[in-house]
Amino acid sequence: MAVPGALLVMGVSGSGKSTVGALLASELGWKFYDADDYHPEENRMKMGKGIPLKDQDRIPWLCNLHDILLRDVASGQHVVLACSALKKVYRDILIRGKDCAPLKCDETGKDKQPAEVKLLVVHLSGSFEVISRRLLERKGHFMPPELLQSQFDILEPPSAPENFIQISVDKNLSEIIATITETLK
Ligand SMILES: Nc1ncnc2c1ncn2[C@@H]1O[C@H](COP(=O)(O)OP(=O)(O)O)[C@@H](O)[C@H]1O
Ligand SMILES: O=C(O)[C@H](O)[C@@H](O)[C@H](O)[C@H](O)COP(=O)(O)O
Repeated sequence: MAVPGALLVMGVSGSGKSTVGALLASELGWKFYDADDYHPEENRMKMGKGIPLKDQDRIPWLCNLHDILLRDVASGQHVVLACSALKKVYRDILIRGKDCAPLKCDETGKDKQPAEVKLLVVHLSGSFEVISRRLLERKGHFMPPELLQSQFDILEPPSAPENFIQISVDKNLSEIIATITETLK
């Protein structure tokens, strides 16, 4: 496939985004961003108290991540982003920014292309049981395992025409990395 500017590793909390994303970036020699590091303090506090985020909490965070992706990709830097991106509209924001509306025409009547990040979405998908077990074993993270159900409740797995692959979290890390790097060939 044509190599995308950016890879999004997405999924519910505990699906392995940070672990897979960091390994993948290191294997490919691409820059790595963990979206968790870009949450404003209010969002982290909310999640820490066991309150799920809402669209209005996530949208500015996703717009900021879109700007970062666009800036890097425009400068020729390939990027891996680990980000929950649970809903289709969240992934649209990562690709196109907040103006996800269809193409608009400018005053001269020409189509105006929105600045778009060419993204391959890698969805780490697994059962509630496997992922909640991993979350219960994970130490030193602000996200409480009790929020996992709320993440499954809103998850919209990627589907056509999104540019995506889905990989089971039951695979081991080397198998997951190999599947992704094979897809890029
Ligand atoms: N494929 C895998 N097999 C076994 N354990 C995994 C796998 N992927 C991640 N883990 C473990 O599961 C836990 C959650 O992974 P993490 O990368 O923190 O998920 P996320 O970033 O999606 O919240 C970590 O302790 C990690 O080591
Ligand atoms: O959109 C959200 O609700 C959050 O981004 C959430 O999905 C994310 O999972 C947390 O930041 C916790 O981080 P981990 O995913 O690393 O557990």
